[in-house]
Amino acid sequence: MLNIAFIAHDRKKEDIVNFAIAYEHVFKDKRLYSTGTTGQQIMDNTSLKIHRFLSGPLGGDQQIGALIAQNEMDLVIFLRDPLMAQPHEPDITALLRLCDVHGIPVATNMATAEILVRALDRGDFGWRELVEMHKPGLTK
Ligand SMILES: O=C(CO)COP(=O)(O)O
Repeated sequence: MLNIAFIAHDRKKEDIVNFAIAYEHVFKDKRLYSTGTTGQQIMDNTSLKIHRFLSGPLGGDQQIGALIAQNEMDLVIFLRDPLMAQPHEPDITALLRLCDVHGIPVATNMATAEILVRALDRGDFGWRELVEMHKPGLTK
């Protein structure tokens, strides 16, 4: 089963909730994770079940980063606020860096999120299962 993470900064929370509502049919049979407040708001407005980590500023981005490092995340939807500085900017940079290190599809805006989720719905993420089957050791 594919694993998906939802993360959104405060001024993008409404967008991610609307996105989760629109694609609830795609997300409902996936394993879902989120940072604390984002996941709460999505669960309050959909019937999706989400494993919530800590809120971003308290370490939630790093917790999701740990799953990425273990190759246990297949898609990250991270609606960032590009117009407001965040106190935990280093954590955000670290999470996005890990997506690049491990080749994990990551959307940082709604337009990309839309394209990735449609691809997911079409079955284009089959290659992730191949990656899983041929997973190398975790040590470098
Ligand atoms: O700050 C965040 C991501 O960097 C999101 O955290 P919350 O979902 O707890 O608001």
